[in-house]
Amino acid sequence: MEKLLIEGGHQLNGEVRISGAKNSAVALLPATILAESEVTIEGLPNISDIQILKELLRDIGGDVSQNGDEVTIDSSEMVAMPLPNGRVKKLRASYYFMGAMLGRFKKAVIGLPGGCDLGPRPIDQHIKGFEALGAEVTNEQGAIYLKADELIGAKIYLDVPSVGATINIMLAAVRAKGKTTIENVAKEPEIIDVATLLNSMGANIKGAGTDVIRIEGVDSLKGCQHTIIPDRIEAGTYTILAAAKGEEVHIDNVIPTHLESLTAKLREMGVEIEEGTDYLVVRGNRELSSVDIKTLVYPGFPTDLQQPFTALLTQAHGTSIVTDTIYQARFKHVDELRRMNANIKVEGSSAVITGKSPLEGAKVKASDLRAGACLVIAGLMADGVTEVVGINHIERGYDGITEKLKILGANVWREQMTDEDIRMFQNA
Ligand SMILES: CC(=O)N[C@H]1[C@@H](OP(=O)(O)OP(=O)(O)OC[C@H]2O[C@@H](n3ccc(=O)[nH]c3=O)[C@H](O)[C@@H]2O)O[C@H](CO)[C@@H](O)[C@@H]1O
Ligand SMILES: C=C(OP(=O)(O)O)C(=O)O
Repeated sequence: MEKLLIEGGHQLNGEVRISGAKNSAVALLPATILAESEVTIEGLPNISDIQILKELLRDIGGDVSQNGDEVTIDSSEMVAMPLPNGRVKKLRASYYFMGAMLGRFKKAVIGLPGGCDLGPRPIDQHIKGFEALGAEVTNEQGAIYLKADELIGAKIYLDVPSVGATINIMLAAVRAKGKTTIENVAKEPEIIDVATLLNSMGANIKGAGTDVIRIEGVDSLKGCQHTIIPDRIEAGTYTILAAAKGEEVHIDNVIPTHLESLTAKLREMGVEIEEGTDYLVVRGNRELSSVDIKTLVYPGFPTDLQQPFTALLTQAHGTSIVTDTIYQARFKHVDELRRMNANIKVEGSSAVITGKSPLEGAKVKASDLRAGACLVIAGLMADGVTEVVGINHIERGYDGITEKLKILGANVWREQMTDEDIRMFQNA
């Protein structure tokens, strides 16, 4: 296993290209199960979540081929093979096999999903939706069993606007008989992207991106070609690190409206950001003012950028308060930032950051994907060398991060972990 080393203090300049969106890609791949023929998806990110999903599609008989960032899935020979723990546990999005397999085969057996450890991550709303469509759902020894004689359209109201539940119910409902209405749904851009793919496959989904999604079920779906949207969280991460250390950084392949909650906050802090049709230019590296943020469902400030943004706030003058209303325990990065001399304390579901604290390089552990991104940004701002262990988490969601940082002028490299690193990785 490797660790990532970052020598702080270097100014960043140049262009970075954003990859396809992880949280779209991880739903688009399972959605291809419904096509019963060939679907090609262009622009997939090269991240470990995608590698695992391709394996899972092969496990159920899919023919998956890759050409650069384009993947073609022929789902005609797929069968409703049980997918126990193992691969399924390695990521969150394996839960989309429930909705897609239920839609196509009217049955599925799938282990409980993994993903970032952010505190409790229930899937009760997914199950409520499947049951409303007529499925019988049981949980036996850590696996979810789903079956239905037929799926019948229903009216479903989500107690919380969950991204995963919205997409999962959509995946099953496109093959239900009659009309389904899902109310209080999540409005994230990735949901629109999945609805776009399903509609290209012949589904009839209206309202994705609003509070209410209406679906008219169809008898079959067909193959198509789809280009994925850019990853707004990867783009947001590079925007934050450009605000920290960038003289002039061009971030290409971006939909600027997807990032408005972030760019508005950065401007409040004193960062100069220019928006083009599909790019941002960030001029950072200046005195920053403190700000407060509260994570909310889209279009509010994304929880997935809370941890990277917290690293930047250590360099702002004054006190900032970061409140996570989506995952109230998403603060495992705070102890690691403190090892680097940050002045932060956690109070309930908030982190209180007092700046500006000069950061010092240290050996730190990425406990989850965005904690990893947070520590990379902190390392770029720190004096000396920061060693980040646990980069398997970072590889779940950041395509070619070492190479992209090097292109911008960062001094980053990988080394094999020592025995001491491995102990830290296992115990911390
Ligand atoms: C693969 C993927 O797309 N992951 C994203 C997805 O995760 P995920 O789909 O797991 O997140 P949800 O939108 O479902 O969760 C939002 C909130 O709803 C709660 N909840 C969710 C489902 C449920 O059945 N019951 C329930 O109570 C959760 O505990 C959380 O507090 O959205 C999160 C919130 O934007 C992001 O951080 C993740 O990056
Ligand atoms: C929490 C995240 O991912 P997942 O839901 O896949 O664990 C994330 O992308 O920040």
